[in-house]
Amino acid sequence: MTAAPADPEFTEVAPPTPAEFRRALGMFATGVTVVTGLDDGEPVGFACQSFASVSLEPPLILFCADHKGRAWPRIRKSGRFCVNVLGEDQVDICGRFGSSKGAKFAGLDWDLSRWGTPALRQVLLRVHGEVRDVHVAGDHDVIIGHVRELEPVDIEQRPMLFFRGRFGVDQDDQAAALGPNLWGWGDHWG
Ligand SMILES: Cc1cc2nc3c(=O)[nH]c(=O)nc-3n(C[C@H](O)[C@H](O)[C@H](O)COP(=O)(O)OP(=O)(O)OC[C@H]3O[C@@H](n4cnc5c(N)ncnc54)[C@H](O)[C@@H]3O)c2cc1C
Ligand SMILES: NC(=O)c1ccc[n+]([C@@H]2O[C@H](COP(=O)([O-])OP(=O)(O)OC[C@H]3O[C@@H](n4cnc5c(N)ncnc54)[C@H](O)[C@@H]3O)[C@@H](O)[C@H]2O)c1
Repeated sequence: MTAAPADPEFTEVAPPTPAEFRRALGMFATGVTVVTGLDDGEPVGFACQSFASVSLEPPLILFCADHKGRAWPRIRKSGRFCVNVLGEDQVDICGRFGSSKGAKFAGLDWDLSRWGTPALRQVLLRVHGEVRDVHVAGDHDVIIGHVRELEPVDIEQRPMLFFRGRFGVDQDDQAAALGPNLWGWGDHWG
């Protein structure tokens, strides 16, 4: 259902292109996680910023997974996941799990959690859970997870932040380049 605009002068505007969508939504700063699972004894995982708390009673979280990704179908099959919340210094981990290039776990030290999922080291927090519901939304699945255990790890460190497609919020160079043109900042946008 589409609500009728109240303003009689209202005129339609073109919907955002994918590039505009990413530029705009990139202004909503988030933390970064790596969602992991174990499928047939093999660890899988992907970098994920679309993580949020949903409900206290029962304890539920959500994350969104692109239909094109190869880790999520395997995590879904196993039914269990671990959300590893990254610290500020774990840029290499984010790069490893946020790219299709290279084997994500090759040469990486990790532990098997007591839930049977891959636990990454030196993270801020691990959220252990089970897949409860999966909702198809456009080109992603929205996964509702039932939290079974919260495991604080290295809680003194600062969090990894993802803002405007880059890490951290100290991006004076980009802010200065922004000027009055919403779509004009930074090299990142090509
Ligand atoms: C900061 C950050 C936040 C992110 N947040 C999210 C998020 O919230 N949700 C989300 O879904 N993704 C997110 N991503 C993207 C996601 O982490 C990457 O796409 C990651 O590579 C997915 O891993 P995967 O193992 O699931 O899929 P991959 O196997 O890495 O596949 C990713 C893409 O590459 C293609 N591909 C892989 N291998 C080949 C091959 N050999 N030949 C042809 N094509 C291939 C796949 O078809 C797919 O389109 C984020 C990335 C970053 C950096
Ligand atoms: N939710 C996601 O699936 C998601 C989020 C961030 C990055 N990524 C992917 O990781 C790769 C590296 O990202 P980047 O550094 O260029 O980030 P980016 O500059 O594209 O990200 C800016 C913002 O756009 C949104 N976004 C980006 N890709 C999206 C997607 N496929 N679906 C829904 N929202 C999306 C997110 O809100 C993100 O904060 C790209 O392929 C990007 O598509 C995916």
